[in-house]
Amino acid sequence: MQETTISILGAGAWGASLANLAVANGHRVRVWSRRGTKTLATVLQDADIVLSAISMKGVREVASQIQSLTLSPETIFVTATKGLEPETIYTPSQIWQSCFPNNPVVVLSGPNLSKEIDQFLPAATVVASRVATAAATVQLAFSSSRFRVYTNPDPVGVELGGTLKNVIAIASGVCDGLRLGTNAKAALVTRGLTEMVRIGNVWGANRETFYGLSGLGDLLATCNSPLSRNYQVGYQLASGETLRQILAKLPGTAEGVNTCQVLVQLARQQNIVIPITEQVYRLLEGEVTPQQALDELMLRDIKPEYN
Ligand SMILES: NC(=O)C1=CN([C@@H]2O[C@H](COP(=O)(O)OP(=O)(O)OC[C@H]3O[C@@H](n4cnc5c(N)ncnc54)[C@H](O)[C@@H]3O)[C@@H](O)[C@H]2O)C=CC1
Ligand SMILES: O=C(CO)COP(=O)(O)O
Repeated sequence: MQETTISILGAGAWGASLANLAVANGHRVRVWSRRGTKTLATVLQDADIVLSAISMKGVREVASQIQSLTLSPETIFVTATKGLEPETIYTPSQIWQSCFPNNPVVVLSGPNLSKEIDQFLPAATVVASRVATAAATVQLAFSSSRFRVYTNPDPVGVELGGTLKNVIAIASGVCDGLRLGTNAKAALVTRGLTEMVRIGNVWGANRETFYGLSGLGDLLATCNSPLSRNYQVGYQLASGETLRQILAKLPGTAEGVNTCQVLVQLARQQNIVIPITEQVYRLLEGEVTPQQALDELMLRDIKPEYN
């Protein structure tokens, strides 16, 4: 495999896992963390690939800092963040592309719980870009016998799959925490996917993308695993803890909490029907109990499955 220089931004759980995958493939890997001693200029020098695994709240700030550096237009930006910017409703790839209009931007997203990847368990993911050659370069750089990487031409669809499922993962945690059973969980996840497709329409995402690894695949992983921080938020809410208590002890970032707020704001402006997300929002805001949220969902007006 051709040796590539890969700069990873963010040394949290996901940044560290992706750095390990790149090192294992024999690349030159440099990691930047806001708490580290290395400057962005040092870490990004001569990078072929700059991969961001920064939490949503830090993406704009770091992208703006990098704008003052001189980078080759061939440097590929890869974003692995799963969130939405509240002020602009931009996805992370839209932020990177707006800051670096002349560079290719690739989204990396899939059912990738970092703890499992750190245990060398096999996983698959998707790299998506409007620049097919850039996606192919990233595919080659990260593919291995334990990490199977597919390409996709719909970056925003791939990115939204990973972002929107976090809200449904919170709901799934509540479902399991309340011991509602397998039928309820199947209904929740399936109707959650319907909401994801509806929201994806706003961005012009390809519906089919949501039925792939980055949509349904990530939805299944996150809604069924106690390793998911978003699932944990829901599970612990069901046991009566407050959001503040849960977030205070949560290891790492649960992006679904902020994503949910952004989505409800968007849905109310644009009349998008997303009842599960709406109930997760009310639960996070302390406006309803888990049981009340369930009752509200079950007693909505009856309707056809598709419309
Ligand atoms: N952990 C996982 O299994 C996966 C996480 N992701 C996504 O990757 C992103 C990061 O997740 P984790 O690594 O798990 O979170 P984490 O909480 O472990 O790490 C977050 C990283 O972002 C950095 N950061 C936060 N705010 C910053 C700012 N203002 N400026 C600079 N850096 C800042 C932190 O210093 C840290 O390095 C999230 O969007 C998450 O949804 C995606 C796939 C898998
Ligand atoms: O996105 C993830 C797995 O694909 C990680 O999920 P959590 O952020 O909920 O831990």
